[in-house]
Amino acid sequence: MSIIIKNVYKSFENIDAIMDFSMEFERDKIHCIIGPSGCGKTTLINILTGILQKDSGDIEGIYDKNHSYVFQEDRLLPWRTVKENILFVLEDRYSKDEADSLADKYINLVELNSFKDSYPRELSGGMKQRTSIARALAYRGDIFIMDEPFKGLDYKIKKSLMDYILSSWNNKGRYFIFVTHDMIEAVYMADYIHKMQGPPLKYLETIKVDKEYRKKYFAREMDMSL
Ligand SMILES: Nc1ncnc2c1ncn2[C@@H]1O[C@H](COP(=O)(O)OP(=O)(O)OP(=O)(O)O)[C@@H](O)[C@H]1O
Repeated sequence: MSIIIKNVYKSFENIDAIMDFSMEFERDKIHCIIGPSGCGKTTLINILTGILQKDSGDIEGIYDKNHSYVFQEDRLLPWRTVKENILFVLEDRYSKDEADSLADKYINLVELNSFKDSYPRELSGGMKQRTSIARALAYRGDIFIMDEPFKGLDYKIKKSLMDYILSSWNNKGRYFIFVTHDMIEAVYMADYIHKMQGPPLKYLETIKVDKEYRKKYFAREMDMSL
């Protein structure tokens, strides 16, 4: 079963952000949407998650599902600690003990043990994003969505965050959609890279990323940087 977007339109006052747009997201795979700033990526994601209403078109396979998000900015509750921010999304889904041990598990995974009682203002940008990632992973939504989650972070932190996500994302029966404008992030993480342009959002091509593609891509990148 896939998520199927069919002939979707969305206009804002001054711009047609999405016009007659169709595509599919396969279950159990990491799909990356890549495209230049302003092409309509976030608008598409916001429609998928119900934050925005489409003007017309159909989307199949999302209405019975819940979502985990990681956004560009961390969106943590400033008056709650790291652990409390994570517990907040787990309270309705799990018993108190289960929520507590899940929160600890993911705090441990993103190596924030010694900061679990800290408030967001006491954390660096990378630590806040690690908290957001731990929260999204712990919630285990059917659809895991990340919209430019590594923007502004340095390479080392970015790589460690990508590794945390890849090692802890349990793909069985779930969807993963990842928006970026960075091809290196896309090749590192994705099974499929969907190249876009716009506005209005237009689909250019899909690249299937396997081990071989990844190896060749990074070898070429290395050559170019020498
Ligand atoms: N709420 C809004 N009101 C008016 N115009 C909007 C609104 N949201 C997005 N747009 C416009 O729609 C187009 C697509 O925006 P969108 O944020 O989806 O692009 P994006 O590809 O996600 O960009 P970025 O990579 O910079 O986040 C842009 O021209 C943007 O200015």
